[in-house]
Amino acid sequence: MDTRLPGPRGRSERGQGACCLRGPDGLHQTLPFDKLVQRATEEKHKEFFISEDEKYYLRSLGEDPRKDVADIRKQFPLLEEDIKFPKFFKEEQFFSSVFRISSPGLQLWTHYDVMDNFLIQVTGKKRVVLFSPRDAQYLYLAGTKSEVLDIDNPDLTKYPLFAKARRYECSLEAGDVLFIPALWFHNVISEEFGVGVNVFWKHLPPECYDKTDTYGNKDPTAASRAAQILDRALKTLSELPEEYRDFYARRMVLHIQDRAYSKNFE
Ligand SMILES: O=C(O)CCC(=O)C(=O)O
Ligand SMILES: [Fe+2]
Repeated sequence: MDTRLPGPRGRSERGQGACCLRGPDGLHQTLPFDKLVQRATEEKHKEFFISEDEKYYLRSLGEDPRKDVADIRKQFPLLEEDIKFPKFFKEEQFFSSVFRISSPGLQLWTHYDVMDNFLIQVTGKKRVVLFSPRDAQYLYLAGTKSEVLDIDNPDLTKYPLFAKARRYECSLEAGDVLFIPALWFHNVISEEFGVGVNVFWKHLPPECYDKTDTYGNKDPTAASRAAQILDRALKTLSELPEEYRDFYARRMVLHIQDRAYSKNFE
């Protein structure tokens, strides 16, 4: 599974009108678009790849998924006329627009994206749980996603700090638009077969973003560079015996808190 993608992976291949699916075994399968939609509407399938209750998810990608970002207006030109994005940002801030189709019961793990986002629900009901970026310390992050998968019944022995995370919950129905600010964590359950679109846009100056990012979830380049430098600092600290390493590491944490934490959030 491509760890940069929240949830199961689906790829639209415009030329063939087919969707490419990657199962947990890493194998690729393709389905014509209409079949994918059909299967996504079903709770139980007569035809399936792995199990009769498997779930389907389309997350559209760009023409060349490694280089191009998704733009529903380009990959699904028939829909272009139907789509009007709310005018909350300038044309040049536009990053991508992603077509999302999901089976009932499909849940996407808690993750953050680095762009501001309008999640637009076209049909179906969806529950969205949000967590503030300030609660990152309680979410057991691995990259951009949380290790706590079952947020409704979390294993608090394994993830005790999760109990401190404050959840904001909302329900999206056809016609609803949710603003998900950059860095806000979100966990999404499709309660019904759902069709939606989301639009990501840049609110930082364009040079802050990673140019190789096609999903809107690679950290700003300054953040990635700082993380690399920190890794080097940690390697250097490990040259010291434990007692000294601990002492200097704690001093470095205090230094970071003093110099880099925002005073506005205290
Ligand atoms: O609603 C979905 O299927 C996923 C939403 C999401 O992760 C996003 O818009 O960034
Ligand atoms: Fe997301």
